[in-house]
Amino acid sequence: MVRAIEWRDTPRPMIRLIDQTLLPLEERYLEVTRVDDLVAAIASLAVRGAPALGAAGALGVVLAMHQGAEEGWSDLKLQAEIERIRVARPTAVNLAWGVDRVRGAVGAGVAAVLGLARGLVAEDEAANRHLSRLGADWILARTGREQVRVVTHCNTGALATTAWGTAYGIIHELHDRGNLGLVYADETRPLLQGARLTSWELHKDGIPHVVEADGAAASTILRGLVDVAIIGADRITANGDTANKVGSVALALACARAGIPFVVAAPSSTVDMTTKTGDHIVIEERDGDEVVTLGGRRLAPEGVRGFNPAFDVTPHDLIAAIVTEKGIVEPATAPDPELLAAVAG
Ligand SMILES: CSC[C@H]1O[C@H](OP(=O)(O)O)[C@H](O)[C@@H]1O
Repeated sequence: MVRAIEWRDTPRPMIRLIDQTLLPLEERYLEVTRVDDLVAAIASLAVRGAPALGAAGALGVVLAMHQGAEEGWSDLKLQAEIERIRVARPTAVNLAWGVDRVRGAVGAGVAAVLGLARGLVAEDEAANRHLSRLGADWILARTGREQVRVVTHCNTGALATTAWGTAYGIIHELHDRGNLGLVYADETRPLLQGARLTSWELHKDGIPHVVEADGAAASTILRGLVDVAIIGADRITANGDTANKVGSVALALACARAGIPFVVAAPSSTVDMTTKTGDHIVIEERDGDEVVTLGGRRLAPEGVRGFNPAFDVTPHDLIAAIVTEKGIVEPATAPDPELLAAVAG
């Protein structure tokens, strides 16, 4: 299985990550030894996906400690460099969560911090596999289908996590059980995580799928071609409002109209109980050129700007189930301002 991000001690202390901006045409690994390069890799989405960003945050603290020791940084400088990693992207809570999980051990030395970071990575993989089993059970019971047809958005597989995946992990579990009919993978404009990354993973895993234009997703749902929508998450607030890749709320609205379940899958590290509702989630706005260019070629006339929110928020009342490794809550049927406390980290 591909690993989006991992720590290596040899030939020198580094974060090794696959450059996801080049997939699927090229499988190139970056060997990151400097904070500047890690921040650039996060900002460019060379490494991306909420749980993978959690690992990047934790391993980034180890990286900063190594660089600081080499360059003689003061404690103040080290903390400032760690903060640069922590704020490299605003919407996925996992990046800050990963940094915060380990930075308190900085005074105990780099080995202690690395041990915590490696523990976080192992936790995430175990969480993904467990939530995948829980999610598959829930979907089979709710749909009553032997061969479940799924629509999914963006990429939530091994590339977006430390291994296995979240929404993708449920799809993989359904496939392994012989209960997967077909996956409709949204291309996910503008950076095409679905067409480039999810299809690459599904193909490698031998999972039957088609890639559809984002604009087809609503009619695919309304025409009864799918039984469930399963997506990941970047931040889930205390009441169940969920930020995820832009285009997600369109699927939720179509599922509500079609009367099929809209399911969010995420490790408990994606639950942010300090944010009460989705109104308070910072939505990353990326460079408009990502929308008005394609493959380096300009689409819209010169001077026409792109509007490029990278995420949207699905209100909790459109979500049939939020699946984490700690259990499942059903926001649409059990609204509660502290609903997620039961399955939070
Ligand atoms: C396993 S959750 C992945 C989550 O992150 C993606 O965003 P990005 O590709 O910009 O990092 C997308 O929202 C996915 O659902």
